[in-house]
Parts: sequence; structure tokens; C-alpha cells
Amino acid sequence: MTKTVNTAQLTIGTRGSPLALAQTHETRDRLAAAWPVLATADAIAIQVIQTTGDLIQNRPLAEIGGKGLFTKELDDSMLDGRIDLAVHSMKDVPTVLPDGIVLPCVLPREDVRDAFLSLKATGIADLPAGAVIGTASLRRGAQILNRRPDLKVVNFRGNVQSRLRKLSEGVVDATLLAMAGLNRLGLSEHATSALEAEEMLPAVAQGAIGITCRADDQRALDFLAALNCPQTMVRITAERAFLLTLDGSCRTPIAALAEIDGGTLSFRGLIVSPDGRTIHAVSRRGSLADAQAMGEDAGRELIGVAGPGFFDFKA
Ligand SMILES: NCc1[nH]cc(CCC(=O)O)c1CC(=O)O
Repeated sequence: MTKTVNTAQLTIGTRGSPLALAQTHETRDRLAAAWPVLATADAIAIQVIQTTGDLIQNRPLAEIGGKGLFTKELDDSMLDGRIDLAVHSMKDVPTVLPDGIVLPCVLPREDVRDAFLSLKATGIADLPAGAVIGTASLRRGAQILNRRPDLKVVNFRGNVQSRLRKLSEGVVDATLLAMAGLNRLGLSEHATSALEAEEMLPAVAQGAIGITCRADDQRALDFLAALNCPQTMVRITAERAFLLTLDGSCRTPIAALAEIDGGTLSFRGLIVSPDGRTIHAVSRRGSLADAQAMGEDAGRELIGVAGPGFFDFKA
């Protein structure tokens, strides 16, 4: 059986931020390299779609609330058939996907660490007392306050470029950004240092790019199968199972990191109160095949330790 593939109709949907576009271009290039039929100039179209998270720039994400702030409009476009694939930062993808949409592919994971950026200090430890940290991330703010209760955490949003500008203007003394984003934008020279996981445990799925398609779109599933990185999939499966069990979003102070060492999967997770005073951590080791169960089990342990009301501060 032969089937003619209408390549001109493979359309990738993406947010319009420079980081989202860089990730989409990486995806397009990998598709073109894997599939000669996708290597011609107009074989792959890119469609920029604005999401609610892109529109609302002046409020903390935690306040806007709701899941899928950066994904809903892309999901709707895909279900309507206007796009075939959507490229996401996995960190922004809700743990439960909408009916009819699947995640068959994650690209090889970038640096998972958070970058520390400051013109005044080399790391969290040597910031002057009372220094102001700009971050919109409850996870980052709470972990910093846990170590340095004297620091002041202020809300700080916007894309990578605008945050770098505010840092140079002295609006804040330091900020944190994902190393992965800086690397993908070619801006890693702006990182003063990279924080190891012992000091700042990253967000669930930080540094991973995921590509979704319609569950019934066999052509898209075939194209994506060639791009999937199985190790990254195992790692984010454990981390997302942990997040799902804790019923958290990227707006709750939850952090997790799964790593593969030979045939062993090791998992670390934590939850922290927004003021940084209370931290509960968990770790697990096991086989790669148990990724999902390991994340769930670690999540249940933390619920048991912290009590079900731990996240009651949630909006
Ligand atoms: N929440 C926004 C977001 N989503 C993904 C990244 C960075 C890239 C990644 O983690 O894959 C960022 C910016 C940041 O946290 O600095």
C-alpha cells in the first residue's frame, strides 16, 4: 500500500515568544533531518498562535490561575485541524492533556538547571542582606527564601530579553532563569552561574521540549516517532506523575528531577511553602520501567508527610 503524504500541509503551531520560536525551529530542523520528504523549503509551515499566558503580562501567573494558560489555544487549533503539531516547553504543559491530544515525542533534554543572573553577586549565598530577587516562579522564590529568609522576592514576568533588560536597569539585584532557555536563545553568557539541583531543584520537566498531535493523526504520529528521546520521556514521566499526584501546576512550589544513571532511575522531589519556611523532600531509586509508579509513590509520600492541606494557599 502506498500513501501520498501531502507534506505541504504539515503545520506546526507555536507561541510567538523568541524561546518558543527557537524550540519550533529546532523541531522543524529535526523533522527535516529525519524525513527527506520534509526537507524541502515549504514542506513545514509554522503558525504562531497567541495564548492567554502571552496576553496577560502584568499579573503573576499564580494569580491568573487555571491550567493550560500557555497551551489551550494551541490545543483548540489542533483539534480544529488548523495545525498538525504543537511545540511546547514541557514545563508549561498541564499533567492531563485534553481528550484527543497525545504527547508521543519529547526532544533530548537541555540543561535542567536554573541560571542565577546578577551584576552584584556570583550566587545566592553572597547576595547582600535584603537584596531583591525578581521571579514570577513560586518554586524559585520559595527555595531562595528557604536558604536566605532575609532576601526580598518580587514578582517579575516577561520574556527572557525583557528580564535581562530589567536586571541591567537595576530593577532587581538578581533573577533566575532556566539555563535551557538561555542556551536555546544563545544567551547563556548572561548567566552568572548555574545552580545545582542541591541548591535549586528545577521545575518538573524543565529543559524538555514536547510535541503534541491529535491522537488519531497517524501521519503525525509516524513523523514524531523518529524524533522521540526515550530517556527524556522516562524522566519527565516520573516527574509529571509526581506533579499529577500532588495536583500541582507550574504555579505551585513543587520541584522534581529524575535522572538516569545506567539502568537506574533516581528521583528527587520537594514541596515548599511560598514563604520558604517549610520544605518536604523525597527521593527514590528504581528501574526505568517504574518511572510512573515512582513519581506517584513519591508524591503520595509527600502528601502523607505534609498533609492534604499543604497547598491550601493555592488561589
Ligand atoms: N515558565 C516559562 C518557561 N517555560 C519554559 C522556560 C524555559 C525553558 C525550559 O525550561 O524548557 C521558561 C522560562 C524560564 O523558566 O526561564
